[in-house]
Order: sequence, then C-alpha cells, then structure tokens
Amino acid sequence: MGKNKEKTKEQTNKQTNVQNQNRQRSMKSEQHEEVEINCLRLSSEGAGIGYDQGKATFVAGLLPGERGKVLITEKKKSWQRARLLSLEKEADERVEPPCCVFEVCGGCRLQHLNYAETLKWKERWVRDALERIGKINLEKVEVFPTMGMENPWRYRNKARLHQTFTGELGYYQEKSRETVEFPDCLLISETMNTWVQKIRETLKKAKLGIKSITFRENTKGEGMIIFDGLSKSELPGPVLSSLKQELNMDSRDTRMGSKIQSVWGINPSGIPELWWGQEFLTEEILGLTFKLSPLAFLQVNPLQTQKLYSTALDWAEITKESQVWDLYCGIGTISLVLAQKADKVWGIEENSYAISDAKINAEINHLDNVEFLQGKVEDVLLKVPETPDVVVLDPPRAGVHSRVLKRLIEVKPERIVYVSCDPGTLARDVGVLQKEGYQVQKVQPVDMFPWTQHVESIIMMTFSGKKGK
Ligand SMILES: C[S@@+](CC[C@H](N)C(=O)[O-])C[C@H]1O[C@@H](n2cnc3c(N)ncnc32)[C@H](O)[C@@H]1O
Repeated sequence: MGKNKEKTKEQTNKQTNVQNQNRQRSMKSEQHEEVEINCLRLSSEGAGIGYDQGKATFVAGLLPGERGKVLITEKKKSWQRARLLSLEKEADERVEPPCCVFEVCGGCRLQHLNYAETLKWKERWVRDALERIGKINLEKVEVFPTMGMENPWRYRNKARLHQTFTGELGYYQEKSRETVEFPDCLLISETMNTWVQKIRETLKKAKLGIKSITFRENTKGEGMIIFDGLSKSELPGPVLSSLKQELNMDSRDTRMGSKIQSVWGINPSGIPELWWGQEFLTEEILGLTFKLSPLAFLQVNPLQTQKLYSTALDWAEITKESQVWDLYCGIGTISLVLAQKADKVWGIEENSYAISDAKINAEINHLDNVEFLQGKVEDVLLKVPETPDVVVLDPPRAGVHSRVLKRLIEVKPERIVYVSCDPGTLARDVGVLQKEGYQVQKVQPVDMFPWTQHVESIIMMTFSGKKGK
C-alpha cells in the first residue's frame, strides 16, 4: 500500500494545486482563513462534511476519515464552504481519479472514492432520506444494496455541452457557468468523444457561437446531434457541410467513422427543426423498440435501465386483469413493458414530443392496450375513467405534485411502484403515502449515474389501510 498511497496523496495534492490555480480569479472575493477539518461523512452532493468550531463545513474532495487543510470560501450563519488545500490524513478508500479534469468539472463528484464505497454511500443516502425525511421505519423493509455496474465507465447515452463566449465547448464547472474542455470524458463512449472533438474543431474554424449542444447515442453507436438556441437560417451553410465531412455523415460505410443519423436545431422559440438526416433515434429495451425524438426523455444509462425496468415489472406484479397507470411516462418505455402483461395501461406525460413518440412506440410494438394522454399529471389524472390496481410513478427530480398524491389516496391502488432520481423528494412523497395507509415493502437503489452524487431508486408500496369511498 505504502508507495501507491504516497503516490495517490502526492497526485491528489498536485491536482488540488491545479484546482487552486484555476480558481485564483474568484479568490479575490474570498476570505482567506485556513483551518483543519476532520471529515465525518459525505453530503448529498458528495462533499466532505466536518466541523470547524461547531460549524458544519463542506469540503469538496475530502472523504470520511480524512483530515485536510482547507480554506474557508463561503460563510453562512449555520454552515460554511471550504476548499481543500492539502490532505493531512488519507482514507483507505481513496483512489486516484482517472479523469484529468475531475477536480474542476461539475460532472463527477466521487471519482476519488473506490467504486464499491460509492455504492455503499448511495444506499446509505437513500436509507437516510427515507428515515429522516419520510419518517419510514426501515426495520421491516427489504432494502437491497445498490445495484452497481460491472464496468462503470462510458455508460452515458447523452451529453450536453456548453460554449463560453471565448469559444470553449465543455461541461459546466462545479457551481459555475464557466466550462471545462475535456480531452476524453470517461462517462461517454469513445465514439461520442470523437463527435465532440470534431464539432469543437468545426465550430472553432467557423467562429460560430452557440448556447449548447446535446449528443445522444443509442446502444448501436448511432447518434443524434442537437444544437440549442439556433435556427437553420442562422447557421452558416458551410458549417453543416464541414460537419458532414468531418463526421463522415453522408457515407454509408459506417466503418469509416461516425454513424450520426440526424442533426437537429432547437430554434430560439424552443421548436425542434430537423436540419439533416432521420427524424428519430431508435433504441431497443427489454426486447421492445423505441423511437426517440430530440426533446424527449430517455434514461441515460442503457444497461442500468434494463435492470431498473425489470425490477419495476417484477415488483408491479401485473396480471392479465391489471389496470395500470404509468405517470410521467416519457416515450412510453415503462408503459409498454407493463402493457405486455396487463389488461390496460394509461400513460400520462406533459412533453408533447414524448407523448407522440409514445403513441408511435405502442404502434410499432403492436401493443393496443395502452392509452397515452398528454398534459401535466396533476391536471390530466381526473380524466382517466378507470381506477388502477397498480400505479407506476417516475417523476422528475421535484417529485410528485400534491394533487397527484391526493388523487392516489382517493383511488387507492393496491400497489405503487415509485421510480425516482432524488431520494429527498422520494422520501417526502412516500412519507405522505405512508400516513394514508401505504406500507413500503422493498427499496432498490440503482447506480444509474456512476461516479456522480446521483442515485436512482425504486420503491414498492402496498396498501394496507381500509378501502373506503
Ligand atoms: C424521469 S422522466 C421518466 C420518463 C419515463 N418514465 C422513462 O423511464 O423514460 C420524467 C418525465 O416526466 C415528465 N414530466 C415532468 N413533469 C411532469 C408533469 N407535471 N406532468 C407530466 N409529465 C411530467 C418529463 O417530461 C419526463 O418525461
């Protein structure tokens, strides 16, 4: 251990120096106060937490069990933020972050912790949120260890990059609107990294200013490029031509490089315009085919999505009599997986592009027992005529609207399967349902976003109160 540990510590301190140099500009406004912090635990954002004279102090890059010299950068009444200057004591769980921009990039927060520990931390976070926020007693609940990945790298099918006024195209830095350019992002495929490099070169040559670009890729390596805030009339003709050339887009020989299938622009009014190629990207999930348009949601990690949906299907215990609501249904992925077994599925989604994809997806998979409704769940729910036996919820980070919870409490489905990307709002909503007679049976954290502070979870609740009304 000794030599490697020394190397790790040395490299960490070296990286911390780079980080410090990168942030010298913002230091002018900071208060230069150095203290030592013993880190006790990680915050939900992945920062180390320790105490300085009784005040909670958040330090990015410090791990539980470590002691670091830090510089206080932001002081509030009950907490403060600090920057790590040097490590005085190092945890055994610390590893060398493989990404060279880890220290500055806002994407990953946990690359300095070994993978198994990140999974344990995610499980603890989900448990903690359920107990503390939801007031759920987990003693009789099956909480499974976080479902990890065998190879937790290059898993993302989507990357959104931003351009600064100086022309740099990269991810946002942590808590900043400045970007960081990266030579090779280890969360996206090598192919997607090539697309990023080529686009950077093309935009630099053309001196074209854009807001952001999104890259999407399916599991076959086929891609979609989406320019944000730009209409085709604003795009100089030679830019698209040189992109086609750089990315070999007109060639049918896919061995020659990219398999970009379409280039889209989202015009300043937010309307997608197809600039080149096919309308949809197609993805296969659990034996079904899904068409995806540029502004519709798709889970970002295809391998983990299969595990997540299989668990949802298993825990939903659908029979051929089941009436199912799939709320926040996106392009109908979960709805169609469930529709293969259910009598009837209702999918509700506010994004009109996603809902029209969902209708096409039902058709191409020959499933005619699904009805998709467009609108906010909280507004549309009353229009669904049947009451459900099973409800699947998969809301955005903000969680489920109180009107939706109220309606669920009225119709009392036997079983609720709640898929969530935010343990805090999940716990809040589950707490409300528990008070009305729902009991949490099982909890499965899923590592949908390895090396980041985010965790997906799935919870199954059954109704154990009185069915009145
Ligand atoms: C986490 S995604 C889940 C999508 C889908 N279940 C899946 O697995 O791909 C959440 C979805 O909720 C939609 N959404 C957000 N707020 C909504 C609302 N108030 N009513 C209906 N849909 C909403 C978003 O457009 C997005 O498609």
